[in-house]
Amino acid sequence: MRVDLPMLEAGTGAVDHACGGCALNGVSNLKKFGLATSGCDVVVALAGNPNTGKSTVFNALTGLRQHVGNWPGTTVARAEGAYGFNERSFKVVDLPGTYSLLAGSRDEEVSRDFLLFGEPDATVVVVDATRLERNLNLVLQILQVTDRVVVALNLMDEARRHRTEIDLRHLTRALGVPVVPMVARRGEGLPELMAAIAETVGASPRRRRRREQRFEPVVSRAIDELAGHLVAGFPGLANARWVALRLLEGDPGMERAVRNGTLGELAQQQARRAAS
Ligand SMILES: Nc1nc2c(ncn2[C@@H]2O[C@H](COP(=O)(O)OP(=O)(O)OP(=O)(O)O)[C@@H](O)[C@H]2O)c(=O)[nH]1
Ligand SMILES: [Mg+2]
Repeated sequence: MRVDLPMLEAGTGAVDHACGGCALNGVSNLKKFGLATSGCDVVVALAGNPNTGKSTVFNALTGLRQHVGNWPGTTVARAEGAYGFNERSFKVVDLPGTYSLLAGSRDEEVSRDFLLFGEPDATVVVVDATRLERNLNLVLQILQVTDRVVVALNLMDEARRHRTEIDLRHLTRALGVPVVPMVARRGEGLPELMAAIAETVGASPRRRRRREQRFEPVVSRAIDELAGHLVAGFPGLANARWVALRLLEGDPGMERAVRNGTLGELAQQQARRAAS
């Protein structure tokens, strides 16, 4: 498969220079994830349900500029790559497919940890346009932990073939983030995806909207109380309310992360990053 990336060919995408760290994303925060961030301005995570075309989008974005390895301490494969757009360099991480952030498998845990605590500058959620309803579950969960999201509505050729009509304007408005229709296998929608990512990274926080789940006051108070303990125990922890809710639900993966020190380690790195 060949996908044209005019901005690379035009030489505007300086992805190989050593900047000594990302301007937007603290390098220290990503060390835990074994991510080499030298020479990049922006870190983009590619998430999505299994088999939605994440790797196809990744290949289309990065072409041959990619590297395949494992997530530290695991046998879970990880692909990272880079591309240039508007004179900035973007590092892309292809995450394992996941149905939810309530990690069940090791693959899901890796994706969850990166999205929650790696704090990428932007997260692209690749969704299958023919299974929109099912795929939106993950989109809504991710919108609870970050507001810098772009939805890549992939497999639009299949949706058209099935005569599935999607009201893009309505979907975009309902989610409050850009939705880019794509046929990643043919490179359709790729320039629009790159532009949406760049715009999302550059948008002021006021233009972005994080979706907080609403709860009964008694539940909300319990979440706040536990979140307070978490922040006291793990200063610097991002998404403490989200973590608290998972613990209240008895999420075994999150309990493991607290017990085995993973959460503490991640919080320490986040605190160091905030102080630098
Ligand atoms: N028709 C069609 N097929 C696509 C499109 N994008 C990807 N595919 C196909 O969908 C299949 C899955 O694509 P992948 O890119 O491997 O999906 P993935 O999300 O990385 O899958 P996992 O990593 O296993 O979760 C492959 O056979 C792709 O060729 C598209 O836009 N249209
Ligand atoms: Mg893949």
